[in-house]
Amino acid sequence: MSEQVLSLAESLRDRARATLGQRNLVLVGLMGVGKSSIGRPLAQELGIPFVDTDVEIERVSRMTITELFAAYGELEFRALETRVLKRLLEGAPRVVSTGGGAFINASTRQHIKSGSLSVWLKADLDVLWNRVNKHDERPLLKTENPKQTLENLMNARYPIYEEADLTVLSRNVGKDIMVKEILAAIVEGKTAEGRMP
Ligand SMILES: Nc1ncnc2c1ncn2[C@@H]1O[C@H](COP(=O)(O)OP(=O)(O)OP(=O)(O)O)[C@@H](O)[C@H]1O
Ligand SMILES: O=C(O)C1=C[C@@H](O)[C@@H](O)[C@H](O)C1
Ligand SMILES: [Mg+2]
Repeated sequence: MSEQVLSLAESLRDRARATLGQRNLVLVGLMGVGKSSIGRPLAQELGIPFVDTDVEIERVSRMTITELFAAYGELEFRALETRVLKRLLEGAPRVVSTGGGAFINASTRQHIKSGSLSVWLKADLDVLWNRVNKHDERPLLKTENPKQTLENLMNARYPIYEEADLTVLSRNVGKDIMVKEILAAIVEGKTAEGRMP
């Protein structure tokens, strides 16, 4: 990389870091959109810690998400998710990758909105489906027609994810490109559609 390109990348990172300040950067969006896999390199680039609510839930409960759903049901899982996320948000500034349903809970959403910068990673159905159908560990998709279920979730949830401060389109491009686009969105303060948050 030339020195000029390197210094442009550094400047984008530094400006994004300054815009974030002491707030958390919270990634929200549907299953498979890339919250977990983009969150870690994004945190590394910003020089702040990374946490993932699903991973933390599994750590504290010593159960997998699938086991939690099976043993206690979705409602109990949501209650645990809310508690875990509220605690994780206390460690700002961090990059926090959430589970797909976390932002949908009104109380959790309010909590995120009160002291974090939220980014909705958005993707179309085929991108998501091609990613999630390779693994079958997501309990909400254990239905007769999981692609239809995913589409129903999109229809129900997209108007709510839209409340996030920023929107970035997730596509099948390198993770470094996704990281750069998120940094640019933070600096520009614009949604993918060019609307100011
Ligand atoms: N930009 C990308 N290009 C190609 N593949 C990607 C991209 N982002 C994520 N993936 C792949 O998609 C899959 C799902 O990603 P990931 O687990 O990060 O999603 P998630 O949003 O955390 O989902 P969940 O809500 O279920 O935790 C992974 O296999 C990951 O490698
Ligand atoms: O979209 C959802 O509701 C979920 C997404 C995953 O991250 C997990 O939190 C769990 O499988 C539920
Ligand atoms: Mg994840």
